[in-house]
Amino acid sequence: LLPIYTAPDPLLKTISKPVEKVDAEIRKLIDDMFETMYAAPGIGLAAIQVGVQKRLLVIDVVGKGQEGEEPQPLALINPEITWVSDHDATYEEGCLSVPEHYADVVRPAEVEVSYLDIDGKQQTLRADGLLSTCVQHEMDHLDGILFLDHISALKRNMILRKLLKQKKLAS
Ligand SMILES: O=C(O)C[C@@H](Cc1ccccc1)[C@H](O)SCc1ccccc1
Ligand SMILES: [Zn+2]
Repeated sequence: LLPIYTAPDPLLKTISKPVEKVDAEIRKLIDDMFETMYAAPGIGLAAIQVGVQKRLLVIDVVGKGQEGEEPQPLALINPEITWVSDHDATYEEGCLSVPEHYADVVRPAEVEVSYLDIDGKQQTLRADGLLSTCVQHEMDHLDGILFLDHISALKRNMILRKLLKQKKLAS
């Protein structure tokens, strides 16, 4: 399992760099990220959250252990949003890098994303519902943006102060 960095941490605010080549090393990282995400548990994980400044993320909004449903693992490399819907959707988001805090975030309800898949092939994905929210949440991570950056400064600072205190107590 890979270590998940938590806020406040300057690393989480950095802009990740495009993946040059989808090689064995990238595929190993993606496997490790899926393992780490399922263990958390989570429905998404961006490489920066495990300290790797590369533009790649893994998602599985179905997840494991759901009775009947098959997991739907998705790895997006160098993803770019190519279209957003006119209407918005609100979701109470969490984040593995902002443990135990949740807040309502408004985002476009549907998005179209162009990306490279695990075989290095260009793909296009149209997402709505939780998948749309999750894709946008993970892609924010690639630009150093946390869901906290979409809520009021008052609430964001309260949460960051609390997380910083917990880090100090833990160290
Ligand atoms: O990026 C992360 O840290 C994983 C996020 C993914 C997420 C994206 C959008 C909305 C909610 C979550 C979560 O921590 S994964 C844990 C989780 C699972 C289901 C619903 C809410 C939170
Ligand atoms: Zn997150």
